[in-house]
Amino acid sequence: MKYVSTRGEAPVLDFAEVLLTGLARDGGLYVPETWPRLDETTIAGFAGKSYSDVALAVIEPFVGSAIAREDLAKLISGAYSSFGHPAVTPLVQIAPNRFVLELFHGPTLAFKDVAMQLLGRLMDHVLEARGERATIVGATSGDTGGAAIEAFRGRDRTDVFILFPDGRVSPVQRRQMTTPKEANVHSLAVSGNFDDCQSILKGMFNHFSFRDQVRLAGVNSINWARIVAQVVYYFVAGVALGAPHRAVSFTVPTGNFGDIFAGFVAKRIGLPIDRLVIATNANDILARTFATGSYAMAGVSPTMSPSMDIQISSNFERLLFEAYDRDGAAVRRLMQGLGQSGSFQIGSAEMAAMRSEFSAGRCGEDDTAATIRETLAETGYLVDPHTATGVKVAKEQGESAVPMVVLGTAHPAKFPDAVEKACGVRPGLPARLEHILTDEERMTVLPADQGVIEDHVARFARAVRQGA
Ligand SMILES: Cc1ncc(COP(=O)(O)O)c(C=O)c1O
Ligand SMILES: N[C@@H](CCOP(=O)(O)O)C(=O)O
Repeated sequence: MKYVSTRGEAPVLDFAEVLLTGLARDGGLYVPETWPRLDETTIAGFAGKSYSDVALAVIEPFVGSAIAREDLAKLISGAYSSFGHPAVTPLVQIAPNRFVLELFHGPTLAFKDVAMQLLGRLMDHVLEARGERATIVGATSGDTGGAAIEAFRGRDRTDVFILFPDGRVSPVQRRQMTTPKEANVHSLAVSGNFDDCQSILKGMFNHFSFRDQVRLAGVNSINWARIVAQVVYYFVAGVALGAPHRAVSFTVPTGNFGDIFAGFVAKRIGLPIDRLVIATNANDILARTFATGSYAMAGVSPTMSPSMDIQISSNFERLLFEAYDRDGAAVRRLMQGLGQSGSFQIGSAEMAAMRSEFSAGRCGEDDTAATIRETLAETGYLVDPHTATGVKVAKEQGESAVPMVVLGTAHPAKFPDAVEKACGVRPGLPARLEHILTDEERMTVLPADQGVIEDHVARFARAVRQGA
């Protein structure tokens, strides 16, 4: 399997290279050169299989010959053995024909673990085979950082630096990043918002001498391996609800567009998905884009679902690439417009193509709190504020014969203050995580300045090539 950049000007790479590359050298994101296809018999055969077996069947076509099948199988089963539920991602019914897919049974209680636990093992495997070391830098609005640190802590071939917006993540999210003691973990509190962190990260990838000097690798969903690991649970849920003989819809709490893009990939490769519904919080750039056809930045406000406080929704570029019939030059022009004026206009044919598969809705702060409260009162089920945005937007889609699955992206215990304020119930952390509430924290506060952050990374990263 080969991968091409959404901006059409970067080298074509295989899976192992894409895994270690992160952002393409033309600033674009890697996507498969062609979409593999899982036929109906294969998908029907997933019924009753373990999560790891389904994962192997879904992921293998994207890996191709880059990793031997037996090795891939071992890495996958190792990744999912750390989950706290035997089904890995169980489905819970909350209303007739409406379900929550619980993606938060991994070590850090957010959906990021599903991909990150595999990514850590894949990277280690490839680096070991090559005798190399890498410096991972990630940007987080709250959950990616903790999941990445958990997946890479103590690993010998990687140092991990996580940029998070100082004061804009929940205390539990922050402590998951700042309490690990391993020497290869570096939590950097940046004076800015998530978009600042993400654009500094992209700037580091576009600064080639620095990138090569530290052997920079990425763990955000700009890394294709993150997306492909997230495709699996769409199949698991779809098959549990009757696919391939019956279509299923999904509503996805959305920020960086990685999770819902994984749903799009699941559909491309054969899962019968009816609608993919984007749920935003008050930072509703994607809902506005679907309403108007114009992607226009308008400032980010802090919300009780901080992980979705995002304006520059990186993976939307991957969808634009598909909507524009894989025309890298067209995507380059749109992204230049975004850089220059903070907005771009999507063509009407392309917008129509996207609207034929996606819907979008917004859930503001009051609605998020009301949804947490009402869902608990009506069903006895406690949702976190991110999942609540999905529950509300899914409800707005109305009754349908097609089952609707809301992705449950985080455990409510990651946001105890917001949940308690909304419904009076304070969710507690599982006993295995309680220690983070009292462990000593370790972080470095840095300004939102690419040069300062690069200097810090170069000083502490073990992969630095002297004189490079
Ligand atoms: C709990 C939670 N829900 C939803 C999202 C949004 O997911 P995505 O960025 O893949 O759209 C995130 C962050 O990514 C998150 O951490
Ligand atoms: N919500 C995310 C933001 C980064 O998203 P990613 O999927 O690109 O890593 C977070 O929790 O950090």
